[in-house]
Amino acid sequence: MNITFIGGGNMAAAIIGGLLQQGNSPETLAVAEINTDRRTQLQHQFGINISATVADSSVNSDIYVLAVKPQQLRVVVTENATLLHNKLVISIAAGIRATDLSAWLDNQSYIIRAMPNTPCLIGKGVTGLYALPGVNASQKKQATDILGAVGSVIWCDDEIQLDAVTAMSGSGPAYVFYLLEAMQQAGTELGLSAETARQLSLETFIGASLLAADSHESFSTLRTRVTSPGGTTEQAILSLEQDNVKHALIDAIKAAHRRSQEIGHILSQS
Ligand SMILES: NC(=O)C1=CN([C@@H]2O[C@H](COP(=O)(O)OP(=O)(O)OC[C@H]3O[C@@H](n4cnc5c(N)ncnc54)[C@H](OP(=O)(O)O)[C@@H]3O)[C@@H](O)[C@H]2O)C=CC1
Ligand SMILES: O=C(O)[C@@H]1CCC=N1
Repeated sequence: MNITFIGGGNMAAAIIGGLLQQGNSPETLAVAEINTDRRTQLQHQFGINISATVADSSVNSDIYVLAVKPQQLRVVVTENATLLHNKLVISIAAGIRATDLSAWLDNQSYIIRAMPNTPCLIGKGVTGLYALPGVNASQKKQATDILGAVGSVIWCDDEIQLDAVTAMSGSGPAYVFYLLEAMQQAGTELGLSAETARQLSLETFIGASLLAADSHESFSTLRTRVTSPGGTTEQAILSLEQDNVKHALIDAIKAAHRRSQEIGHILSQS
């Protein structure tokens, strides 16, 4: 299965890196990337087929992954509409509605909207997927195979859920890095070296996440186990509660959700 990525930025690179790591052959992957420096970088990094435009690509693909910024998507697809007709088109753009994308392609392509995340780069991504009616089971399987090669996949029945997936797991790695930054800073302020604070933060996240993944218990039960009455964690949780940190995080995810919907709305009309 030959796959062409249109746009070779951060997210395309994460998926391509993951696909190559999973043993996909470089000859089966192509990128059309407008930026010259980025093309050179991708060529060195991956050794796959790179061109400036889709039309210049030497690879015949049945599957196109749209990985440009949401604001760039409409122009890119309308310019390449003929090439994309009758093809499976997987858009990873935040907010852009599958129905709009389909209309920009004269309703002559098979559309899947996907929301992956950057841990795809190491095969640990998670992707939400939604297919427009008309996409057949074998095309859904192809999408599952591509995104499944770089992590786990979750199919959604209703496109509206993709905005929630975007706010949760699409943007989610940034929330984790933000918390890691805070933990590392606390460590250094308490006298640890930056390197030790980095390792302690990271290992704690990895260990706690694996523990939660391995457990059938709720996150709050697992948290209670760490929180000895009268102990240290209790003071930390009390401080977090006093500062409304949980609500701040929930609000942040809702802000991302609103922005995903807003991008879809604005670009639907442009
Ligand atoms: N980053 C993330 O964690 C995630 C991103 N996404 C989605 O993935 C998409 C890409 O995001 P990301 O990789 O971060 O963005 P980037 O800006 O890193 O990548 C987009 C790339 O496409 C290039 N490009 C622009 N126009 C064209 C064109 N006409 N033909 C070919 N290439 C073009 C851009 O060049 P130039 O910069 O010169 O314009 C840029 O190199 C977005 O729609 C985003 O919503 C989805 C999930 C997670
Ligand atoms: O911030 C963004 O818009 C993109 C989509 C999800 C993660 N990054």
